[in-house]
Amino acid sequence: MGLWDSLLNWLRRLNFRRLDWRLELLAEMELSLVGLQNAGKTSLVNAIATGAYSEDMIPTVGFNMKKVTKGNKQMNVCQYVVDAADRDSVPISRSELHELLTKPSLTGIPLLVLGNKIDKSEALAKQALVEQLGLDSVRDREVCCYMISCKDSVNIDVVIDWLIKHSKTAT
Ligand SMILES: Nc1nc2c(ncn2[C@@H]2O[C@H](COP(=O)(O)OP(=O)(O)OP(=O)(O)O)[C@@H](O)[C@H]2O)c(=O)[nH]1
Ligand SMILES: [Mg+2]
Repeated sequence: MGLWDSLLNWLRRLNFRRLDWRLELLAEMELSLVGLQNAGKTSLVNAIATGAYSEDMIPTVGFNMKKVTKGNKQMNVCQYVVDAADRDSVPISRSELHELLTKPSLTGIPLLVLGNKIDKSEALAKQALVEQLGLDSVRDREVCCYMISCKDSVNIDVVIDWLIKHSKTAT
């Protein structure tokens, strides 16, 4: 086999591994993705799965917190998506998040907070979002916050890396 073939094979293997990770992440995300309506949860799944983005999304029916916390598969990360541009909804998002964190099934589970829609000019800056969500008061687990845009594909790679890192350690 020539050098070129080896190189191609190597690239292919890399791609497959990336795809494996993505599929694994998606299976896990179904269990671990939480956030208020319209936050961009489905858009995030799409961004991670295919990189595609669409303006006209159909609201997801039948996905709620109960499903997330009652599944018999123990999840090992909790991703919380917030619409950083919808400032009025942030206080509600804050109380829902803190309520979620009291669930015994989530004790000690690392929390990834994603401030979405930073492509919008009215989006909060990271520091303001962290403050308004009261993330500093969460001390019983690892907390990480990234500002993302599903629309412009900003920081999606960072999210994927975080998820890969955390989904490998806990199972
Ligand atoms: N500008 C902008 N709009 C976004 C972004 N991500 C999602 N949206 C839009 O926000 C709306 C809601 O997105 P969804 O992905 O359906 O949100 P969701 O959290 O799945 O909503 P539900 O399923 O109803 O709970 C859609 O119109 C998306 O196009 C983003 O990064 N930037
Ligand atoms: Mg949805």
